Amino acid sequence: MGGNETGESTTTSTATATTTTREVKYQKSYFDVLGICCPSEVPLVEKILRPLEGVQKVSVIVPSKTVIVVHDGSLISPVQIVKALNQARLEASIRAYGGGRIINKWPSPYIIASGLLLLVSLFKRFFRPLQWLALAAVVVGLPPIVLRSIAAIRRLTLDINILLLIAVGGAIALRDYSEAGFIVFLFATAEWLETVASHKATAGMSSLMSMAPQKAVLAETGQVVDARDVKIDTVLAVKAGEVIPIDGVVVDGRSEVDERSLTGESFPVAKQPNSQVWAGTLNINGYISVRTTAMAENSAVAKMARLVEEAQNSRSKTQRLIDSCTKYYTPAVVCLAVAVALVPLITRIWSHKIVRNPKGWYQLALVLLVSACPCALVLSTPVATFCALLKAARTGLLIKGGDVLETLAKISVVAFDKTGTITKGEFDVRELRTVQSEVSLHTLLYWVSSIESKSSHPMASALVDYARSNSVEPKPENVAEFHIYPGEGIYGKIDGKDIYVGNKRIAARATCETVTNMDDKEGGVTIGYVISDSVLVGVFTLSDTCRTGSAKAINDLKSLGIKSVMLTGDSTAAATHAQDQLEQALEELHAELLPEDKVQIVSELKTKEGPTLMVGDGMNDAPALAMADVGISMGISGSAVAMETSHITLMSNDIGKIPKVIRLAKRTHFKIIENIIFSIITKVAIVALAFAGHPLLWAAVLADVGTCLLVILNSMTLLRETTTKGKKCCGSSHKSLVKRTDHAGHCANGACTTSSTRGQIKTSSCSDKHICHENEKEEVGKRVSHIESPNHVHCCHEQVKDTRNASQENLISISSELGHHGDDCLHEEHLEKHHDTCNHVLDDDDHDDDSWISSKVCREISNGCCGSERMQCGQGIEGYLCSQEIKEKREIGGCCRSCRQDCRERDGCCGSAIVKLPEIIIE
Ligand SMILES: Nc1ncnc2c1ncn2[C@@H]1O[C@H](COP(=O)(O)OP(=O)(O)OP(=O)(O)O)[C@@H](O)[C@H]1O
Ligand SMILES: [Zn+2]
Repeated sequence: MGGNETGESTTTSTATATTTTREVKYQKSYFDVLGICCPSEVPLVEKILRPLEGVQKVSVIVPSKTVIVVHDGSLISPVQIVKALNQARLEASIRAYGGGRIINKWPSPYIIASGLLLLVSLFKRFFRPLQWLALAAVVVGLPPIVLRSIAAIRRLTLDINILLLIAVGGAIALRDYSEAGFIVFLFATAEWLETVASHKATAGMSSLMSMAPQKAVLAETGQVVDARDVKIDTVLAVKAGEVIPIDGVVVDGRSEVDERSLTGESFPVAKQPNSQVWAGTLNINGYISVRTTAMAENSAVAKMARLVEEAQNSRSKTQRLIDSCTKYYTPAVVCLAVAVALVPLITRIWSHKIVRNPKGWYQLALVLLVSACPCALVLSTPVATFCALLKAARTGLLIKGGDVLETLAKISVVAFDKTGTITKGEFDVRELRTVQSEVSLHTLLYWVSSIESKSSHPMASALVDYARSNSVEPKPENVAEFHIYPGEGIYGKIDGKDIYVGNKRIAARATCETVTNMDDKEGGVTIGYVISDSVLVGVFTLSDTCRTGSAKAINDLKSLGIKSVMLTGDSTAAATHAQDQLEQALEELHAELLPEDKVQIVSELKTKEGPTLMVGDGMNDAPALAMADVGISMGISGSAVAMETSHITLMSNDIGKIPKVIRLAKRTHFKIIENIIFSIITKVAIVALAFAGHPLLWAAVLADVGTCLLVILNSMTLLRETTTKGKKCCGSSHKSLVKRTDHAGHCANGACTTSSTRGQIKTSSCSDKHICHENEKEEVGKRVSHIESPNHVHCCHEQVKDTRNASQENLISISSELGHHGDDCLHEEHLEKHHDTCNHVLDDDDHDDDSWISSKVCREISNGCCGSERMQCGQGIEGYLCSQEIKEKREIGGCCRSCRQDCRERDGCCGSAIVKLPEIIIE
């Protein structure tokens, strides 16, 4: 292939991610290696790097042309690794942290020259000597191939470059100059196209990585520093419109943050002091100062990007099968080619006859030789998997490997945990009373809240809040002993008293006699008991509501032929209550389970029903998650243990994504099969054609590299497709403008003219306000009218996706900061006129945003606490247009705002009653 030397321009020695602590000096460096075009280069890379001193581990990810090296930084620097790779002409460069890769938009001059020469040589019919130009085309295009072949030969590996070189040599020996020229040109072009395509596929990856800006502003001094140099516990300033550079906790200020990059959900989440914020998320409208809780390279978003890439290392079953087959395929075909080439010679020696068409045999041998490269087949699985993992990551699902995806496609039953999964896990204390006259309510609240503040169970925070609202301040420091009884409750020693808080089971444990069963008195509530020194002193009741998307998710699973069951540690009454809210969507309920019971049931489901998926959030669910064929843990807010043991992490708490990811897995499975069939058929066809007397060398090369290309392109369709049909009903135009500007004020002053006019905004308007309801999305999808928008709207809304340019510093200006909202904002206007119009903005050239645009408003309208209120007050969906307007609209409408304030305590708010504020740092 032609040189893509520009890839080397990002060379800086600091561009590595140090993953280990000081004592262990191993670091992990990422390299873009453009020279990896075919899996046959993997052993080459390994052979080059493994022997180097200080290199501990090498992993090669073919689809993204990435090499990850774990090495001892003091023994070998990333620059030295790049040098070693480049000696073999692998066109390596260090990937800058957060930086996107630079790629040639145009083929190299060699390819163009080679193509032109070849074209002219086609006129040889009119002027004989022109045939030599084909030879010139070979000479021009061959050098990179020769150099890589030499590198491969030196390391005793047989790769496509060598095979191709032999084929070219053979063609020239047979005086097929045009053929030789064609092979070289085709090969170089296809490889270049492949690079471009795979770059497109990985662009999403680098956009994940580059979501977090590389600069951070110190709150104290206002000094701008490199994000990589920021230590843990540094306080940073994040202004409105800026992307948060590093994970941390808000210490001052209030704001709304768009966490789309992490959760795939783009509605604003309210942040106040003590809220966790994540690198790569966008501070929409307030000034906050953030105390960092991680190093930049260990931020959740960086981990996420790495996880997706490293997921590639865990090969799926199909991939292992293919790899082991191809191990024999290449040598076998090469041997066959040699045998065929020897046929004329052998017949002459043995039977003293001259074969009639020796050239035919040689050509056949060459075709076989070229066909010996199994690259398309080898790529068929990893590329599709890669695209699927990336797609999933963008929608807020972290999948830990291709294997998981493969199993996911076969799932036949889904087991849901109840609290925090099907339900919100946000309990309301209905009642809390004492049952002993000698214990006052105040004392009871003091005991319960002090002990509960040591627990992370969702009920705990509700009880603590309840105590506070009754002006009782918990004193966890007075709790001398503390113990958790999984599935039962908790125990603590406070002021010399043994206090147990929990369900019937813990009551039995504490009093040695069963408490009166009160479960049926009130429907659907969870009853809790407080026992002090073996005496029942208090009773409380808690209620929880189902997540808004739960019923739909379960019904979607049903339509996929998947059974849903509930496994809960909570009471039967609470379980049935949830089932009622879901309108009996679940097929089985299992209540009052201990963690080990959940494991037991999951294993039974596995044998009875087939591949089982378990969804859970709590620490108690971890064993069951591990037991299931696929375990999904809920949210960044879920327990860290659950996240660790699960195969998939749902970054947001939207379980509606579960049927979607299963669909994605099924589609991926289908794509892989397509890819495999396609690559086998083309190879077989070419070889069969050759045996049938038409040995077309150029076709063989085309079949090789061309199929690789098609396999990549076919897999990439996974990135484009939205997860549900008709999803693009309505979205908001609240989009940010990522620009590479040196002054933030630039845009804020309305001088936002530099943004590109790429892409047009299509507005789909639906006249009926109810049309946006989830169920009617499809219908809306059909009513899309395209309106060309004026340029300034781009200024408002278009996100410039050119991440390459945004590498220095990601400055994000919000449309509302432009100072001319109402008038210049097409959508705004649009909505003023039609109160209940669905507004929809689509980029025509980008993939990134399909899903997030659509989800927001639809969700709000149909689900969120705000949504309904808003509809009632006739506000439609306008609240989410330009971010500044959100506030204004709320001021006017009132309903939203108050609603938001209601939710503020526990919730991201409003639209997102669904998104809980993350509480646990992924570590
Ligand atoms: N910290 C606690 N305070 C009070 N009660 C508790 C506490 N922890 C557990 N319990 C009691 O134990 C029961 C079982 O808890 P467990 O954590 O196993 O399940 P869960 O979270 O309620 O439900 P699910 O299994 O659906 O997540 C709870 O329903 C509750 O009654
Ligand atoms: Zn190949």
